[in-house]
Amino acid sequence: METYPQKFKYTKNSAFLTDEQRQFYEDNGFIVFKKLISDEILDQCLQRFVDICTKKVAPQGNTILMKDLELAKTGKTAEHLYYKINDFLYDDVFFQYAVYKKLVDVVSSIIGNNITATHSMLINKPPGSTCDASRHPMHQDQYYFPFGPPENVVAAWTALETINEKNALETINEKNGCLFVLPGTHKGKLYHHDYPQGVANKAFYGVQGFDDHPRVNLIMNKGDTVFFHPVILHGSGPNTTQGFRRAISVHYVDTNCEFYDFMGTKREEIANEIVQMFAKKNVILPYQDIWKYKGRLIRGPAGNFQKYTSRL
Ligand SMILES: O=C(O)CCC(=O)C(=O)O
Ligand SMILES: [Fe+2]
Repeated sequence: METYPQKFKYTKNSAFLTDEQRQFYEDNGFIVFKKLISDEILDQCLQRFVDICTKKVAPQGNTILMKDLELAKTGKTAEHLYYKINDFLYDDVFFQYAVYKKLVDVVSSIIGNNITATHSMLINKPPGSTCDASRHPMHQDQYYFPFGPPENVVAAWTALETINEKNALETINEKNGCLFVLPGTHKGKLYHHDYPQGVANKAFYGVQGFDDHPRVNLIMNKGDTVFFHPVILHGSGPNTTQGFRRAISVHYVDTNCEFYDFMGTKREEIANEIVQMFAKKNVILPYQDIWKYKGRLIRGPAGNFQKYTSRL
């Protein structure tokens, strides 16, 4: 009997993707939707970030605020100092982004209808930092994730309001540190990740090489959203402007995913580093459980994450 190759390997259904969009994601490992998220939600998230940075409000849940060490040396404070807030899924304001219907609909066409959000961050690139502190070295998200398979995982990344030195609205572009992707690399393997020379930011591991591989810079306006596969090689350049570059991102996984043990593998080092980061916040858990603890149920039954995601 003749066998036919499976047409779709990286997406689950066509409910919220046209055939063309589905094929694009299958071939390239990413897809951009223009203006997917309402300004209202994005404005609230950005304000929340600023209010947390200025200590005007305390975030809900176990968020982690990350300081740019280079900017700290120059006496910067608040949103001029912090480059990231991680793990905001239990904060009601940020959570609105993670459950935004149009966004989760697209996610459901890529990974299916049992959805847990596990990794979340608002990434700020304040002006005035060094190239090494403000770029995000090229990497594969799956390298960090102790769950899979990768086709059951997807990232959503949305451009927030970005302003230039004249305080005018600006796209996220090559000058202020846009995201770049290497199309098609989601079909490849996981590559070795290491700390690139000069990079001090915690857990900013990178992959070297691929200089000859086509690279797409994602120029985005406020609300534009890219969905990408966790094996695709991607990163972001430094912000060389006097404005801010700001984005919000959540990674989703099929609630019934498998969990992998990194102990005894090359990824043990990164696992230990993240376990220690959480231990400093008094969250003492094995690596796999950290991802469950960070997670929050979005659609469908609680499944593998239940022990932690039912804590509300
Ligand atoms: O926004 C950035 O600079 C990098 C984001 C990223 O790597 C991600 O969302 O996985
Ligand atoms: Fe990433």
